[in-house]
Amino acid sequence: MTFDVLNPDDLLKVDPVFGQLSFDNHEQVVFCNDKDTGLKAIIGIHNTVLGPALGGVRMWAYNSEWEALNDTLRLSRGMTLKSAITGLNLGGGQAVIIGDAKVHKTPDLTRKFGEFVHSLSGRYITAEDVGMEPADMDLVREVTPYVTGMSESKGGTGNPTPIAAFGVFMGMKAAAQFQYGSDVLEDRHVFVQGVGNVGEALVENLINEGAKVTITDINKERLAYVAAKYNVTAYEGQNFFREDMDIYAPCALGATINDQTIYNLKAKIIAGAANNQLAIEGKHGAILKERGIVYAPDFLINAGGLINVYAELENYSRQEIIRQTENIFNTTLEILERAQAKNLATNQAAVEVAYERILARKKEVQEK
Ligand SMILES: NC(=O)c1ccc[n+]([C@@H]2O[C@H](COP(=O)([O-])OP(=O)(O)OC[C@H]3O[C@@H](n4cnc5c(N)ncnc54)[C@H](O)[C@@H]3O)[C@@H](O)[C@H]2O)c1
Repeated sequence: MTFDVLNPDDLLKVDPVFGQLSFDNHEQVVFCNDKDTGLKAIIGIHNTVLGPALGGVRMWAYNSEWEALNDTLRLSRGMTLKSAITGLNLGGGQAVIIGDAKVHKTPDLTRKFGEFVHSLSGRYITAEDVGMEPADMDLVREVTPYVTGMSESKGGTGNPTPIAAFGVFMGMKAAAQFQYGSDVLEDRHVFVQGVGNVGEALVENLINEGAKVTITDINKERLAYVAAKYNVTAYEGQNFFREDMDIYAPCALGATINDQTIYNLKAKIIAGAANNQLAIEGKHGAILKERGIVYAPDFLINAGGLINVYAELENYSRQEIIRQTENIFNTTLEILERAQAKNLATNQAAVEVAYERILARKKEVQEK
């Protein structure tokens, strides 16, 4: 215990939570700390109008608590939008655990996180995200029912990444239909950044379609492995934005479309799995529109993983999961056409549709 933490002069002179731009009307933010296991986690519950806030838990070695909080808030809001636009009866939430999963993740830490989830009585339902796996969700399930994405042997739908990748593929095809008048990706040059779980599965879909694929990853072993497995070109380094490509598929972390990259990008389509691809949504969405680059909104086309875990709550069949994920093609095309008709950036049109659904539900409840 320390006794000098209350000195008001030591507080930072900025509003740390409510004052953050990314706070965007969050309903609740929970800071979780456990000395024994070393757990430091943040749970963000953005909106529960459509249902309980479902969103993954990400374990990452953030450079600071600010970065971790900002990531929580942005991802949590993204989940609200994702559920709403996909037509699921779920709200939006997200958790992050601060630490390197390879070094700091232990069964006790994971279970302790589950106990914090349980303390929220179902307002937040967790799932796997970067740094976590179905086996971790099995541990969380030992202490709370408010978890999805467990292993198939534990009654879960297992690894959601093939479905997530299939949804991204559908969204990419819809963007091609809009940009080129054909959804066929044969001979299109697709540059995939990040060939982890989703990136690799996306590469497989693209190869099967006959696309020309280049991949990059900061993990050199992974890059070499995926390049050899699918016989695709490997690009080493981070300066690929000026490279010739038709489609850029960000499948690593967020904010890769930013002030440094946006004017260099040669692609005519951006469609990938990463969450929060635009560093500054309003600004960068508008620049992409001006530059004639079709941006398939991330939260719309990467919803396959969410559809997959939602099936655990609703007892959907595999067929229904695939049908709903395939429908990402139609929704994406509708959003791109709406954006064009209303002269909006595509991300703005998608946010508009998501909030229309939330507001309609709110009104319905208020009128009851
Ligand atoms: N897994 C899902 O079901 C799912 C669903 C929706 C969205 N997403 C999002 O998609 C993205 C990828 O998810 P995943 O499950 O494949 O994660 P992952 O950790 O398996 O893969 C991410 C890959 O990106 C690489 N990487 C990280 N930074 C990079 C950089 N700067 N340049 C190049 N490569 C980089 C990593 O080395 C890793 O191989 C994440 O943003 C995740 O939030 C995942």
